[in-house]
Amino acid sequence: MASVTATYLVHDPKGNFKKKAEGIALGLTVGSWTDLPDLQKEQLRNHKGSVTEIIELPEDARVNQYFGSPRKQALLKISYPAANFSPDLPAILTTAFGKLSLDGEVKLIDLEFSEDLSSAFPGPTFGIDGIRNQLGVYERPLLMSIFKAVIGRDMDYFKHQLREQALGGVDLVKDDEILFDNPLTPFEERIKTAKQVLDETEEETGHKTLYAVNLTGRTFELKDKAKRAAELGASALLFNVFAYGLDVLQSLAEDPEINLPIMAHPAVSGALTPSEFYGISNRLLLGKLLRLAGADLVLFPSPYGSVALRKEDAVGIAAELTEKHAYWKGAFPVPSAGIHPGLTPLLLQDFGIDSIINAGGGVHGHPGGAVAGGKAFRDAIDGLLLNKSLEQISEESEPLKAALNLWGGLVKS
Ligand SMILES: CSCCC(=O)C(=O)COP(=O)(O)O
Ligand SMILES: [Mg+2]
Repeated sequence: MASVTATYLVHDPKGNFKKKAEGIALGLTVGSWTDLPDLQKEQLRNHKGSVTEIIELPEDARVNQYFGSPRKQALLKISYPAANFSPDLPAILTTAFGKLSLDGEVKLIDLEFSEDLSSAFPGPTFGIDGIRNQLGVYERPLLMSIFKAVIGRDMDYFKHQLREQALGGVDLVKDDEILFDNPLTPFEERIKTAKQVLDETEEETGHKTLYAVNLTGRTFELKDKAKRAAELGASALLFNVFAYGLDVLQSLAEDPEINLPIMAHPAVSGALTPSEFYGISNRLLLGKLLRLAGADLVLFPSPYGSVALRKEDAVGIAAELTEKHAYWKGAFPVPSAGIHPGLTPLLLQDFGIDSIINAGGGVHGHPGGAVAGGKAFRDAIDGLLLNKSLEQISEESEPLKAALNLWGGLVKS
């Protein structure tokens, strides 16, 4: 039977988890059960939530300290029949974690979709392979950089920054998520200018660079704006999905007239994920749900930059995005925030080749400017893939040496 199975982390002083789990399973589906007459039980049987597993976890001193008294903890698995909801994320999230999200310390860890329900979701349209095909780059992590300090600047500045980043050898350049439509750098102008600049740099160097424009504005205007972006030659869309909703992302991904890779930004997701006791796990929200809703690339805080996630969470997100799946293409993990070339070995070790190294300040803040900033990363990536150490690479790469001296790494000058 088609269903969604939710896994919750719960705490209880007495460890009465069976009662708690039954209460959730019934409360979120048919309500009371044991007191119903047999005929009504029969009618409601296909709608009743069922407890499929209870996994008791070891007691944890930190947890007891948080609550101020001893607590037992467990993972509860509860299955909700698809007969109760339409096959869309708003209905599924409201069923599995609607009212329940407000009911004390309960964290939603995972949602497992039965196979027929999985097939109702699009997954990435382009995915890792589609983006690699656009760039013609297959054997290394991609390099992305971010426009920085563009607010209050005009199109000349935008043009200059874009050209520098592309000449540095980056594969993708994205708008910063805080750049909205504005008179100095309007949406359509950015797309047209970017196309012209990137065509020129490709002509000069042979290296192709994609530009992801920030798709912003009122929800019901987004589709028209995205179609216009596609007509004008944008190569990808950046989207602040958690300011809008996962279903908005899905609608954009499913529209054949838009047909551009979508890069999901994690802005606002930190309001839902960081607590150990409340909210939604990073792995589920930024990994599985973004992939099934159609994100082709997903940004999330790396474990070692300026806005860090726990390593287990960051690696878990990447696993959800890239694991083989019967219906969904893989999406690119983009560990981000405070990334500089000295972190390249860690990024490669933890996220592998099918990931994107993404830096704003780590490219623009290079002492030699953004061209050198891009080259420092590219040299680091290429050298590490030849099994050289950063120190060895920096002996042949002035840009990398300067970056490591500024931000740290393995080299002393
Ligand atoms: C928190 S993940 C998104 C990172 C981001 O939006 C960004 O602008 C990172 O910039 P940085 O200068 O830290 O590379
Ligand atoms: Mg940003």
